[in-house]
Amino acid sequence: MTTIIKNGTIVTADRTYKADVKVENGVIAEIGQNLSGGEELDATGCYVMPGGIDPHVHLEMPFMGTYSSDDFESGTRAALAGGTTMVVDFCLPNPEQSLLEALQRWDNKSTRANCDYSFHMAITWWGEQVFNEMEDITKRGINTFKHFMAYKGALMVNDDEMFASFRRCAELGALPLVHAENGDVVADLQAKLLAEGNDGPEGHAYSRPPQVEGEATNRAIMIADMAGVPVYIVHTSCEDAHEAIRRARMAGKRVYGEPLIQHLTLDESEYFDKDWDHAARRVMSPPFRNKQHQDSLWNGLSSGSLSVVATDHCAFTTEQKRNGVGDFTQIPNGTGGLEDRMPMLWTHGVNTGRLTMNEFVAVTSTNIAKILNVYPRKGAILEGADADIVVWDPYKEKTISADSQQSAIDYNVFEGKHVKGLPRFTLTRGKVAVHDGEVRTEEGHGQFVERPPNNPVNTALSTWKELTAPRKIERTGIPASGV
Ligand SMILES: NC(=O)NCCC(=O)O
Ligand SMILES: [Zn+2]
Ligand SMILES: [Zn+2]
Repeated sequence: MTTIIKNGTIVTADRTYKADVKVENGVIAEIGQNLSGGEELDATGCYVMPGGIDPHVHLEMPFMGTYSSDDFESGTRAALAGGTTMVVDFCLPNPEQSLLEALQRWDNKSTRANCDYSFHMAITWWGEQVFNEMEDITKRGINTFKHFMAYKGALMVNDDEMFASFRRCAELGALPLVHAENGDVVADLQAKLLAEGNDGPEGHAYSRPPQVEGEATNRAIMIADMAGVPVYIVHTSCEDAHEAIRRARMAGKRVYGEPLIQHLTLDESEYFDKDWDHAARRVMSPPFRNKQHQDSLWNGLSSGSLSVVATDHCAFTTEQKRNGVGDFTQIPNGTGGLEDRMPMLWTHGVNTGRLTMNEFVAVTSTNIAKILNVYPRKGAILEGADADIVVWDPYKEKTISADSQQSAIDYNVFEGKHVKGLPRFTLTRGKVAVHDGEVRTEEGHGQFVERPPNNPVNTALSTWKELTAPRKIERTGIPASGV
């Protein structure tokens, strides 16, 4: 099956130029002028870009006594509708559960995916078995391990466990990911707020001020530095965390920060809405912040101190959110965003001049492909790369509405937002999944993407750490012991 994308302008992380793209057997076969010989997709007036990669989603996630409502079918359908062609979900072992056994469950769930996907493995407990199985997991093509510094009594790990796991990551050439919030402080603040009768959704935001994130981000970075491993901080939401990342990068540490489209475009006033449902639907961790924090995140993207824009798509229905009526700590944490990430970032980033088109491609696709060690198979418009492509129409507009979304939930946190810039076509390994705005996904088309360890950044850091490691001083003429 041959497809030619005709008359478009190719936009990659580092170049913008006019050319046609020939797709054969799921990969980019040729890039050139006046290509012909297959089904043609008209890209006149459009930008031909690498499909988005969302490295942070939770599909059918078991969490807070329920499951997030988008599964691998609806979640990846939403992704493709918005121009995202690969997602990375988090495999979460139960306490004491084998990592391999947990992975089997995630393998079963993901067979319905419409686009390619991969997994991060969460380290939810620590012991010899976990230490050993981390190697098996990397052999299965998973080179990232997630650590939660929050969710005390559930997913949270302590500093000693995190340090041990980070050191294991360093040995295996893997990358630790961190949810950086001080879980002990959050738990105390939650209890205090509830005791004072502050039980509404705004209590969620009050219990997770920027300081809990700034402190934990700095701690994770320093622990990673001592373990000799790069570190990736998920859902960076505030200046306090960004500042820690920026400072570390300036000091030569290998640290990545990942803001979410929600934190870039929605603010804390959502929690002060008089409508309980409105506020609760927006409960996620970390919570939305004020405009100063938003500016900091945008500046981080344009200056390069923040690397990736994700969604942390973890969608709960209104009914599920109502588990927390009378106690905000029981509101399932999470919001959706998979379908809206690319159009919202284009509208608020490229159309406003905060980002160039090339920066847009970098932060939605290419940077994370490199970090995950799948570049240039993913994240590139190059001959030989997978044909995960979005043909982006910068003039196509819509108003976001739950009524027309792919996600399974009954609302959208971006409801009523107007976006300009949408996919005309989305291709997932050559298959046209969005055709002139019409969704034509194929359940089960998605494949697991293996990600080898030993990213060049890991190797460089290990080399440097070995070169600069403390060494015993060999001495002659050591004086006799005083005893
Ligand atoms: N972010 C959030 O509130 N829910 C999903 C789980 C997580 O990433 O912390
Ligand atoms: Zn998190
Ligand atoms: Zn998450």
